[in-house]
Amino acid sequence: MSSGGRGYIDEDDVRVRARGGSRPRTRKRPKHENASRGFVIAVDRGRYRCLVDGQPIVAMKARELGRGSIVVGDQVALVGDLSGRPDTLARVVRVEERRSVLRRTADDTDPVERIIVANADQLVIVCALADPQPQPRFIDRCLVAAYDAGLEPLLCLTKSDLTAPDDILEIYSSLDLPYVVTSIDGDLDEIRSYLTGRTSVLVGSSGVGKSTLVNRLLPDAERAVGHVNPVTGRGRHTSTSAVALPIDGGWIIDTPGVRSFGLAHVSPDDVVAGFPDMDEAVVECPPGCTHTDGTPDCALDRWLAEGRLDPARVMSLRRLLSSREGDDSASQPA
Ligand SMILES: Nc1nc2c(ncn2[C@@H]2O[C@H](COP(=O)(O)OP(=O)(O)OP(=O)(O)O)[C@@H](O)[C@H]2O)c(=O)[nH]1
Ligand SMILES: [Zn+2]
Repeated sequence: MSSGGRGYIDEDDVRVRARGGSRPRTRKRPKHENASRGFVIAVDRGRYRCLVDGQPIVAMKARELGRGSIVVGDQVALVGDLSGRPDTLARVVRVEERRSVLRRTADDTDPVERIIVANADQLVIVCALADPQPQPRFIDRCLVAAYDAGLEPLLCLTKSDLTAPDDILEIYSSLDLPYVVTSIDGDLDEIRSYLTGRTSVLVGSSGVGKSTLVNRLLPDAERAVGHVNPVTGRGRHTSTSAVALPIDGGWIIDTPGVRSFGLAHVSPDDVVAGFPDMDEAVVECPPGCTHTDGTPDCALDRWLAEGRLDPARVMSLRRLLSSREGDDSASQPA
């Protein structure tokens, strides 16, 4: 991560693909040259918990930031009371340019497209091998979200003491997907090596063993056990925001409220971006081709027939493409 040198950018530039609309620009904003740098580790009801020089402080958003979002993983500039004493509040005056954004589309439960986490490197898709049964559809949707966000996916298969991973690995064999297998008391060296030095977002359906995993990796974090809000220190109630926990020079970002991804914002070509071996084929597709099964004149079919593509790869791509469609909640058991 770079520090110093690079100037901060305006809030208007923060949204990586800003959608339409124009905002009135009046005068140049104050520069806040002496602002301190912070890293956002938790967000709760308009309060941002940030680390500044390793010390936690709580901040609010400066009015000049307008409606732009600040999310866990953001690098921010802070002014005001940085003492971190109880009942003090600093102000976030700038959000640094984001390296990546993990977002989800508006859906039934939330009418607004949201950025969930900024600046992550890796999406750890936690999936139980049994109890609950693995859900390839959920994994597929997470993969699409990861490819779209530019995060490297890591499949984490838990509860291998109950069932062997072979069947589920077979489904993903053509994707070269990195994976780790964990069990209730097996060692965690392998997953730890994937987490070291990187910012990893963990996602998983309820009951797959995500909390168990995080608590074993970070025994001091006491995640979920006390249900204490990391920002306010009070009970967690309905708060479902993400929180970043330090691990081996990196961060684990747990996302208790994110059980699935609305993917309507992801285009077919965003998904194809995860399949560089198809790049050349799809440029021969008609404009607006969805590349799914049965699409007229999709070049993937021609390339397949000519033996120029791996059928298993095309099948996987098409499965991921169709996972974007349909009811998001279907990927999540009640
Ligand atoms: N057999 C077995 N059980 C496990 C393993 N990991 C977790 N469990 C059990 O699975 C259940 C669910 O684990 P949690 O860690 O609470 O799952 P979670 O994904 O955090 O679920 P939520 O709390 O709903 O988000 C608990 O009873 C755990 O003891 C495992 O590797 N093997
Ligand atoms: Zn096509």
